[in-house]
Amino acid sequence: MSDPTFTPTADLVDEIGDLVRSCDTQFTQYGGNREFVGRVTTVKCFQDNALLKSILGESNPGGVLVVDGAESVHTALVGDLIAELGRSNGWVGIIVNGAIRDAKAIGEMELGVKALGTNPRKSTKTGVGERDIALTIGGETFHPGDLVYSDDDGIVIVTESEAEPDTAASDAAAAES
Ligand SMILES: O=C([O-])CC(=O)C(=O)O
Repeated sequence: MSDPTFTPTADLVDEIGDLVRSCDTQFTQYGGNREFVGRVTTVKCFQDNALLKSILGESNPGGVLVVDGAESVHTALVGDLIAELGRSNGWVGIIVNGAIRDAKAIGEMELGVKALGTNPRKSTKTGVGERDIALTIGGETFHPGDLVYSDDDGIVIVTESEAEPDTAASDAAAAES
């Protein structure tokens, strides 16, 4: 698979139109890279970050980890060590539906990081959680393997089989007639 090229999310909305899948959650930008595109891996975990740490320990060039922390900002799911682990394994972004810490250091990293907020309190490390599942965040569903485009305006999700929605829709209409 060729590397996807970053496209501004507003341009994607203009191209895709009403079918666009734009996440409504108002994330804050924390990473040193404010614009990124990559392929989604998912993990769901509540105030426990051992599973997400083990995932970011896997080599995944161009990967974006979408973490559903159930909107809890009581503990940080990602800090500078975990973020650096991901960056060094080729991940280009981490989107956290929860909190991070070490925001200053993360802001200096060549990595995209979005989260709801910050909390210096640590998460537990039992490994409880689920990976590679569909996650619905901000009214849109992130599936493993989707492409996500992220910038200052928001996050747009594209499933590659949907890449030409107009053609697919007209093929379906033709088949029905
Ligand atoms: O270990 C943690 O819970 C998070 C952290 O501080 C780091 O990644 O640096």
